[in-house]
Amino acid sequence: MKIAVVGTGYVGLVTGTCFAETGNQVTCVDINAEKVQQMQAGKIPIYEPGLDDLFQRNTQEGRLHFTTSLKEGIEGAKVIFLALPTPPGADGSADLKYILQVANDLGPILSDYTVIIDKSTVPVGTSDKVRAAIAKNATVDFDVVSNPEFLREGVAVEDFMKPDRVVIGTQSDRAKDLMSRLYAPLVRQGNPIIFMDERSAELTKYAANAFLATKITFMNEIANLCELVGANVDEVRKGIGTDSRIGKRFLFAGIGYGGSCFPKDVQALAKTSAENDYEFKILDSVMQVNESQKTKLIPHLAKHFKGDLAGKKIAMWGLAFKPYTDDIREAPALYNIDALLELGATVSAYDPEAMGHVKQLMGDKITFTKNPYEALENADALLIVTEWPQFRTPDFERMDSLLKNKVIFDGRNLYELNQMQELGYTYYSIGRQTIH
Ligand SMILES: NC(=O)c1ccc[n+]([C@@H]2O[C@H](COP(=O)([O-])OP(=O)(O)OC[C@H]3O[C@@H](n4cnc5c(N)ncnc54)[C@H](O)[C@@H]3O)[C@@H](O)[C@H]2O)c1
Ligand SMILES: O=c1ccn([C@@H]2O[C@H](COP(=O)(O)OP(=O)(O)O[C@H]3O[C@H](CO)[C@@H](O)[C@H](O)[C@H]3O)[C@@H](O)[C@H]2O)c(=O)[nH]1
Repeated sequence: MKIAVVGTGYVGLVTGTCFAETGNQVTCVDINAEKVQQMQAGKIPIYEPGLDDLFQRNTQEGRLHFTTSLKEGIEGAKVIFLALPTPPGADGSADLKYILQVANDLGPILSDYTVIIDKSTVPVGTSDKVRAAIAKNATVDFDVVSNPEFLREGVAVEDFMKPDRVVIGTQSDRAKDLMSRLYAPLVRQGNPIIFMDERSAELTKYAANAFLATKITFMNEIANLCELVGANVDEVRKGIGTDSRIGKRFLFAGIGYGGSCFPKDVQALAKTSAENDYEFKILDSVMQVNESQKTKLIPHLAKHFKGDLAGKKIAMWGLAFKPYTDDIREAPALYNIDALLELGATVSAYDPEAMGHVKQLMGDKITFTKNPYEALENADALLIVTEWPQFRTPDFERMDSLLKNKVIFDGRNLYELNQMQELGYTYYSIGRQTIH
């Protein structure tokens, strides 16, 4: 099938590449000319494990193309995916300007029946707005379908190729048929395509993200309580996660959720609720708790250094909002850097993938190192922010020789308490007793 993908970011590029991999002819359209040039030259603009191999194969075999021209990109396409940004507007609601702009542009250039698919995360009712924007100038039949995306960054290719489910919101049999054919290779493992109306599909995406953000936040609150009552959140997690009604995943306490999705989507769902005169109380609490959770270790750090962080050098391991990505959108690291600099500390940071992006944002405000150990040289303490696997079993002897003090603040609970005790560290973590 010939398909077009408009917007070639994390979602668009993965969508386009994976559909090329299943044999379709795909053209990706992006307004960012530099990005398009880069992709035409065979280079992917994001770090996403496994994506490069598929990208190279499909571009070389002529199934995956890139252009800045919407008209050229959609020529002959039976389906057009919109994978455009929906950032929070000033009031917290999702800003639809990118989507509606492209919808407006599409109307006059559709030349045959086409299915236009909202893959972006969009508020309930957006498919009606997209339909109306296209209809203003369209001369052919078309359908607008809501097909939210559930991939996670870092495992995006795997999530896309083997989805737990595919949600498709449409009431058109013609669109259903096309979508079923397109997704058939991805749902062979028996995972379902779930058809529903457009509004339910749009809300399903927000409900999924808000539920997961709530699950994490609930565990963060349990962790905070654990610290007060002398319990260990990792034991509690195992204790409840084995109950199949609760499930093992997304129960890891830490210094809050970040990324380009949970923070903005929880906020947007709260906004949709408010617009409909419904006070979604849990969501307000989730946002509040997550806000303070992100810098939860800073007061411990300040207290450890007797209220005076001025001139202290803090080594930071991890900057990305989670491992296996270079994405720093809403990364807890950024909030911790700001808080530390505000208190007069200096920061020397290492991240395997995300340093370039932080450097672009912060310039020389902090220093970046070539490896995790260099960050520790003469540092007063180590703060762990992202759970990259290489931080899990470090060379503690080497660390001892570099750090000024044997003290670790661990926002991701990477180490066992007894191990830290044996190694003679002062060790602060989340939802567990401090080791002195
Ligand atoms: N990142 C994720 O993990 C993820 C997962 C599921 C859903 N989503 C949702 O998918 C949507 C896209 O997210 P993303 O992370 O891929 O965004 P992104 O910012 O990485 O990419 C968006 C791309 O769209 C391009 N663009 C902007 N305006 C354009 C236009 N008029 N024409 C063509 N291209 C244009 C930008 O240049 C950019 O390359 C959002 O609604 C997001 O909430 C994201
Ligand atoms: O037990 C956990 C799991 C995650 N997190 C944090 O939660 C955030 C989000 O993690 P994750 O969900 O793995 O990453 P995303 O790539 O943001 O993916 C989420 O957001 C996407 C965009 O909407 C959805 O498509 C995915 O289904 C949804 O998981 C990160 O800061 C994690 O550190 C925790 O603190 N504890």
